[in-house]
Amino acid sequence: MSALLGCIADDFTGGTDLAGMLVKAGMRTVQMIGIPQGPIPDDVDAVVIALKSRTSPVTEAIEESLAALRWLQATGCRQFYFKYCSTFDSTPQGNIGPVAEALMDALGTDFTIACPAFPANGRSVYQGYLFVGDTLLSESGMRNHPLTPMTDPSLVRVLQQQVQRGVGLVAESAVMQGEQAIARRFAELRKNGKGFAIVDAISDDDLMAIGAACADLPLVTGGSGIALGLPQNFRRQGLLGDDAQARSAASLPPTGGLRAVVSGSCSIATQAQVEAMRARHPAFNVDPLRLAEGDDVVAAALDWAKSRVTQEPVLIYATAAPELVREIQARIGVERAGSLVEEALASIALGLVELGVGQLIVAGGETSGAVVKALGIDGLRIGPEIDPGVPWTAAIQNDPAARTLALALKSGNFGSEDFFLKAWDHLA
Ligand SMILES: Nc1ncnc2c1ncn2[C@@H]1O[C@H](COP(=O)(O)OP(=O)(O)O)[C@@H](O)[C@H]1O
Ligand SMILES: O=C(O)[C@@H](O)C(=O)COP(=O)(O)O
Repeated sequence: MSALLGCIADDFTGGTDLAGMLVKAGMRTVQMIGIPQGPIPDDVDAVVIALKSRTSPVTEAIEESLAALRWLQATGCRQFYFKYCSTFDSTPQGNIGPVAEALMDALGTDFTIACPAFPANGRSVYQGYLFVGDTLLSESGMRNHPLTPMTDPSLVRVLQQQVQRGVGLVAESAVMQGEQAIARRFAELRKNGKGFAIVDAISDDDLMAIGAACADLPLVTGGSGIALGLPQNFRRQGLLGDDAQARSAASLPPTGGLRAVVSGSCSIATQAQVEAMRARHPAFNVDPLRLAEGDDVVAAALDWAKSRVTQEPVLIYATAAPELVREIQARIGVERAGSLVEEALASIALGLVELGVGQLIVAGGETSGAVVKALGIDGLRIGPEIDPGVPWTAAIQNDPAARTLALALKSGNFGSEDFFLKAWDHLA
């Protein structure tokens, strides 16, 4: 049987977050890195194609997303999912809105939802305003994000700036009444010519009701939370079996090898995780200004790591506080700082694997994208969850000579303070 749900994620950590959620909700899921070039496992209910399109130029993001959609359509998927960040990471140019509209056009549909809520990770939407924990998005650490600073918490306003179609709201007062009330509100918005509904959600019960109301939408857009409510639709139609099968798939073969963390995320959660790891294990700082001067920081980092990584887990990080990031960006430019750090960390990750690292944590969405591409990984099998939204995965590599590699791609703002210390305990 072919996959039921075809997903396009705008970054790699987001892809594993979504794939992990689908596995938890009972769908056998594989995450592919970019559009698959070869065959994919045939015993899957959902396919997540992870792109690195969150911050790429709009036209590129659209082109890649449409190519991914065509691939998913060709494999026979019945419903499609566009996954973006639970903090709605984007700029006034996009890429969330323009990509969603291009997917709608390609699927011939005039209506979809946009719901980044992920209550288990503190992302809730109320009256169309996005909260991170008890703080409005615009007052959270996201206001200082190096690439996509989020300074407006109103999702209706933010999305409306990015799209041609009208954006409306399905408020919590309707969501809490359940599937039928939500579906009625969808119909009302549609009648009023709206193409998008921002949907409030403050609990997993809300996500389940929203999922049920989306059963007939060709396209759903959101964070990973909304995925919780979709498998039940396929189950109701008799298309999806017992979820025990999927849950048992969330175990990985034993992986050995040395342990390392590579961090390019400057998010608040990562900053605390870096501090916690620095207090216990050796750590090497990658300085973007040295990279800009042309110093061979990659060689220095690997030379530093060589003797230490055989003894204990090591951390190599560019993570810095917002004031320092701003200073660096002012000196060498936002994009240049981002790409220099990403390229350096990707080369370092490759070097670490060559040194024998077999269990690697990467922090940061853009950073993970760069690392996974450098490692030449084709796909990821989803394993046990470390913290909500972050599972261990096993790299699928078409190269038969490649060694088994366990990877955890950690979204910047996910995970507890001791994430880098405790993650290893979840591996066999
Ligand atoms: N010290 C630094 N100064 C400037 N930019 C940095 C620094 N450290 C990391 N970056 C860049 O910031 C961006 C962080 O994005 P990302 O990896 O997606 O993390 P997150 O998941 O926290 O958003 C990357 O492009 C990274 O290269
Ligand atoms: O939805 C989320 O928050 C994550 O899955 C995600 O996409 C995070 O992106 P990064 O913070 O860039 O890792």
